[in-house]
Amino acid sequence: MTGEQILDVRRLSVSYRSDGGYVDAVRNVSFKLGREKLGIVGESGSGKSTIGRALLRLLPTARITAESIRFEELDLLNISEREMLKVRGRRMSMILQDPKFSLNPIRRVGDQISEAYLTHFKCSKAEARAKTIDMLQAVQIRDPERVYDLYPHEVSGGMGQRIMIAMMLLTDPDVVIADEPTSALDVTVRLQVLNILDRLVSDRGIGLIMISHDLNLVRNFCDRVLIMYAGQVVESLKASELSNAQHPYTQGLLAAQPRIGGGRTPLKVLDRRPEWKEPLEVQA
Ligand SMILES: Nc1ncnc2c1ncn2[C@@H]1O[C@H](COP(=O)(O)OP(=O)(O)OP(=O)(O)O)[C@@H](O)[C@H]1O
Repeated sequence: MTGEQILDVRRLSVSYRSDGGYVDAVRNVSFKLGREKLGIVGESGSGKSTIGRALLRLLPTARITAESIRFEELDLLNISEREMLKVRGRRMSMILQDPKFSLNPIRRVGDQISEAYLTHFKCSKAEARAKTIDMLQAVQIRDPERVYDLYPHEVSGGMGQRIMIAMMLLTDPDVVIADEPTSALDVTVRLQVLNILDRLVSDRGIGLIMISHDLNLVRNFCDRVLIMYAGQVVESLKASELSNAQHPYTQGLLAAQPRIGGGRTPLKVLDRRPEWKEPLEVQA
């Protein structure tokens, strides 16, 4: 972990209710987060998003257990829903893959951001509007006054994602959980959004959790990486040390990455093994 510690998750497990009882989606996951970029990588269904939602207690029907989930002075496991409301969307925020699902289609985007600000802070509508314009500028939206008055269907995917980031920034959070924030974007727009997120960490000292199935993206963007397999963190290491990964699943993922100029050798296919469910003890 780099920098001051903001979050310390110990032995988090999450089970979803199913017909015959509960199904484990996350098992005994532990990690710490400083003012840094932490990637969580794994295949679909490995439990990545469940971790993000569990931290924000957005899973009312799931069973969440942990030794502790320390977020600065709080233990998120034990605080009341009322206290959680002050954390969720204010001190800890989430950005999702597709901003269109998070925005109301029949309201102007600027009004939605201002309203989010007014929910958290007592101020006049004019002040909320001014703050919204500032934030749109902070995420490099040119002509924020014009964008303020657009409806969600009038903005592109990349601009929509920046609007979501602007909405989140209004409350100056300490932790941001970004769940596949760029997977719906084309390559150039993806880089712009990643740059904005990168600056949030370096300029504002945010702790960023980047959930992704894209090992290459996380490897190039994050400081540290948790590799998830079947609900567990099987390996945790610095992004720069991924090529020295010890766990066979991580090694398999690395070997299965396509390479430009890699010739005509067929891509390796991951051949799953039961022993992969054994996590390594080594933690970055
Ligand atoms: N609300 C739910 N009710 C029941 N099971 C769920 C629910 N949400 C997720 N699951 C199950 O929990 C497991 C973990 O899902 P999760 O969405 O956390 O995985 P993920 O790694 O984020 O996958 P993806 O990359 O596809 O989003 C999966 O088996 C999924 O089917």
